Amino acid sequence: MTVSVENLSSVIDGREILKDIQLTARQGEFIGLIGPNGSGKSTLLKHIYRLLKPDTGTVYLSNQDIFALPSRQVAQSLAVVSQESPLLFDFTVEEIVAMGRSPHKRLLEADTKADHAIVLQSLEQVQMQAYRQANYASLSGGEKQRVMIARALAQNASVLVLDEPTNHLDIHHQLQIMDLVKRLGLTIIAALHDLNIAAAYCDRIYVIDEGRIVRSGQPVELLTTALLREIFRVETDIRIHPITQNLTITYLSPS
Ligand SMILES: Nc1ncnc2c1ncn2[C@@H]1O[C@H](COP(=O)(O)OP(=O)(O)OP(=O)(O)O)[C@@H](O)[C@H]1O
Repeated sequence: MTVSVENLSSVIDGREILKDIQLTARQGEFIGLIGPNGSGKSTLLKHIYRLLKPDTGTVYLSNQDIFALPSRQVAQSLAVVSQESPLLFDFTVEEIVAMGRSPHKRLLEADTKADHAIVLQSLEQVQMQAYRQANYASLSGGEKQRVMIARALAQNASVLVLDEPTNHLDIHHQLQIMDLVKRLGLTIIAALHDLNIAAAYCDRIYVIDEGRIVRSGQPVELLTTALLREIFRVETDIRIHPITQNLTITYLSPS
C-alpha cells in the first residue's frame, strides 16, 4: 500500500508547523524521517495517521484521501506506534495487544481462536510472551514500547507508522525490533533520531528542518558530513563499515 503526502501545511496555534510537505512511501518501502528536535516529525506523522487534519494539502492512502475513508478502514490498513503513552492502567499486556484486532471485528464481537493466536504470535515477535498476564502499567518503558509494537503487529496492517520506535529500547531490542519490522516488508514511515539505525534500515530518508522537507534520498547519497553539519550542527566521520557494509556515522563534536 502506498502512502503519499501532497502539499501539506499545518498551522497550530497560529504558527505554521509544517510547510508544503511532499512525501511518498511506495509499497514495501521503509521510509525514515530525520530532523532536529521540534522540526515537525511527530506532527507530520500525526497527519499521516489522521490524528490531525491538514490546513492545506492531502494525505493519500493508496490514492484515496485518508479523510474520505471510514476510520475503520484506515485502522485496518495503517497501524501506529506513537510517542503518546496511552493511559491503559487496568489492562493486561494480552488485553492491550488484543485491542489491535478490533478494526477487524464487529462491535463487541468476542475474540476468536485465530485472534488469540495472532496476539500470542505478536507478543512472541517482540519477546514479551512471558509478560502476557502482567499489568501494562507495571512494565518498564522499553517493555511498554515492545507491547505497543506487538499491538501494531496484531493489527495486521499493510502500513506501519512509527514515531521513534527504538527510544526506550536497549541495544539488543533496538536491533531486534528494527530487524523484525524490516522483515515484515510493510510500507513503513518512521521518525528516527538514531542516524546509524536510519542508515542501516531505511530505503529512503526525508530530512525535515523547521517544518520543511529539505532533502530526501537513499542513505548513502543523502547522509554526508556537510548535511549533518548543516542540519544537526555536528562534525562527523562517515564511512562504509567493512563488515556490515552499512553507512556508519561517528560523531566527532558539535560544530
Ligand atoms: N499541540 C501543539 N501545540 C503547540 N505547538 C505544537 C503542538 N504540537 C507540536 N507543536 C510544535 O510544533 C513543532 C514541531 O513539533 P514536533 O513534535 O512535530 O517535532 P519533532 O520533530 O517530532 O520533535 P522531537 O524530535 O523533539 O520529537 C514544535 O515546535 C512544537 O512545539
